Amino acid sequence: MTHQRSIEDLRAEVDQINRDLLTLLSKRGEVVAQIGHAKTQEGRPNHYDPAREDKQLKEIESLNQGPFTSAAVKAIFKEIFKASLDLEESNDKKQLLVSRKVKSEDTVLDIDGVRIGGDAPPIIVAGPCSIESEEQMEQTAAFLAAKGVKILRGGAYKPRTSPYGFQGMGVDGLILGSRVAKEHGMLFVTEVMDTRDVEIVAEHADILQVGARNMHNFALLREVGRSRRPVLLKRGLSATIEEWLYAAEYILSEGNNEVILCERGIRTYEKWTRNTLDLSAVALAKQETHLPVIVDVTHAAGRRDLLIPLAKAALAVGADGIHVEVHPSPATALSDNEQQLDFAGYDKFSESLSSLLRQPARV
Ligand SMILES: C=C(O[C@@H]1C=C(C(=O)O)C=C[C@H]1O)C(=O)O
Repeated sequence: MTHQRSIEDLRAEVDQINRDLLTLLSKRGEVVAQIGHAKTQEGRPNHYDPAREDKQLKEIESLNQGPFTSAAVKAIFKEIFKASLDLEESNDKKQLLVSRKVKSEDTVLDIDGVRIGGDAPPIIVAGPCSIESEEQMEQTAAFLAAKGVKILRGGAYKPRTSPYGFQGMGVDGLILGSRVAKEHGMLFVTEVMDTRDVEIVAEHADILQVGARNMHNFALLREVGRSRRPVLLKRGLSATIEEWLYAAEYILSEGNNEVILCERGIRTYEKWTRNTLDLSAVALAKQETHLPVIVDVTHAAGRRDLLIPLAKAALAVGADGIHVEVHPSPATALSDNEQQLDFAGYDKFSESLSSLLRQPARV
């Protein structure tokens, strides 16, 4: 009988090989990091070098004598290249202004005494989808102010899917919304869709909203970045978290640090909800950035019966506030009449959340 080594003995050898591989990997990582640094100093915008990777893979393939197939060995080395590139880039890529690596403490906005983010209790942003009439705004603001809501929303410029849908009251809506908010001691947030309107909207609004459909409008992002108003930045319909945070970076890079991120659901294959609320995006945005993050539950679900559970979930993952649409008579609203809450609905909604709204978000 040939002598057979025991499994234990063989495993001890594998353990030693692992240690040797790790030592070599770490050594490789250090060299690669130096290459990355040199590339940054040379001002090379791209660290990824597919031709160099290809050359290495070809050499590895020609040297491979088994027992692993060349495909298997190449896949392993491709993973090593990927990790090396990540290492290079995380060491050397420009640190984003939105990142917690640049600013570790939470950004807390203080807009005329209304605090948002950090240790402030979660805020509610509420109001109708569109500003429609004096009576509608007056009734809504009076009701919400009496319930302690500090931020009134209402759209004067509406990004409607159809060009024939109600497009909003424009400047008249801005004037009306800001006056009514002021009369009730509230802040006024409204959407701006066009770079040409930033100045006039900033004149009337306390917070500028960049809507989901405009999250990729880089000219608009730069323009609101130059205005001195806080910005509520909604996540795009199909935007990745990275794209959303880069959109915020556009605003910060122009010198405006007062950005509130707003997750509003993303487009998926799901049909029972209008959008799919991405709670991991909320948790990640809180973790990766120092900015306040709120959740628009109205658009996230597109249906009233999910607003309470989704708002609870949002607060549980650390949201700094909830955005919800409220209308005196949702059935006759000029937009979004499927999803806005009436006053009784809002009462039920806020009562269900009352204990969560008293405490700052803690995860
Ligand atoms: C280290 C480099 O940067 C990246 C990482 C590589 C690697 O790990 O070998 C190869 C090419 C680049 O994608 C390099 O350019 O040499």
